[in-house]
Amino acid sequence: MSSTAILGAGVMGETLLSGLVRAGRRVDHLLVGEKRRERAVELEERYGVAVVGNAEAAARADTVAVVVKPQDMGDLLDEIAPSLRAGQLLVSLAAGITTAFIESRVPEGVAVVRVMPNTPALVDEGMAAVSPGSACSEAQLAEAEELMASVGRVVRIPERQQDAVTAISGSGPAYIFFVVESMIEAGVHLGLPRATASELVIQTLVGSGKMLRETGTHPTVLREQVTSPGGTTASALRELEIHRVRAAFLAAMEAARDRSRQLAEGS
Ligand SMILES: NC(=O)C1=CN([C@@H]2O[C@H](COP(=O)(O)OP(=O)(O)OC[C@H]3O[C@@H](n4cnc5c(N)ncnc54)[C@H](O)[C@@H]3O)[C@@H](O)[C@H]2O)C=CC1
Ligand SMILES: O=C(O)[C@@H]1CCC=N1
Repeated sequence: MSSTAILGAGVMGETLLSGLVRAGRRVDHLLVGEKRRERAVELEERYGVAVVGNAEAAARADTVAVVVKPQDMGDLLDEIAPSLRAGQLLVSLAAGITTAFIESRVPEGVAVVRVMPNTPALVDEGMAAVSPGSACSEAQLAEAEELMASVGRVVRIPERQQDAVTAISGSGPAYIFFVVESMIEAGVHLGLPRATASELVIQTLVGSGKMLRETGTHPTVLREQVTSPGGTTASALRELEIHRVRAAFLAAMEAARDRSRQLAEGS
């Protein structure tokens, strides 16, 4: 079986690591590179995984997943480049960073795949979008897809769509949690105990998500089914329109897309 190295084991690196372990990947086929010593010790204790230097991990693994902040990517690639060889697969999970940027810093023949994952991967409900670089074979792209499929769904997209995907599904969980927080606070304002408000909102979210997935019905139709003429929902939705919530979502996601583009330029 092939070995995988995860370089950078913060929120997303650990999410991938834990998913691979849950999916039955043998721990002795996994390697981690992590700069913070206390974090490295934590991961060794939690998963029994070997945490080694980045260069060693990159040299020993068939697939190298780089999961550091976009701003740290240049230094990390410069550090591991001498250890990489043609034929290896390098999977980047960093927002904004292009395959062309990575290819310019690693040896020729290293196959690069750009991935935008999201944190629900922690519960095997992730959404990942993958795009191949210029030296990536179909088999190597399939391998990257398989890596991400161990923690959720995967779609293939042209790389030019990656900044938009980052704005929608990469950052998406944060918008949903923001809505959940807002609804719980509203429930508390309306006099509900916090625990009751939390349970009501979370189950409403999970139930609505399940309905979208399982019925395949368009969200507009599902919303209309809840909106009785002259009823409570119509009153609430009118307020959301008055407060320009739909426009705010559009502006927010355009800002996220633009920020992803800026990260590619190193700012
Ligand atoms: N958190 C999220 O929801 C998502 C994050 N991403 C991407 O994943 C990447 C990582 O993000 P997070 O996990 O949230 O950040 P994080 O800050 O939690 O984790 C980054 C980890 O990399 C380590 N690190 C930094 N430089 C290193 C080096 N040279 N060698 C080894 N380890 C090093 C840090 O100590 C830290 O543990 C980013 O590029 C981000 O754009 C993508 C989609 C979603
Ligand atoms: O906020 C960020 O930059 C990262 C990328 C997508 C989600 N988190």
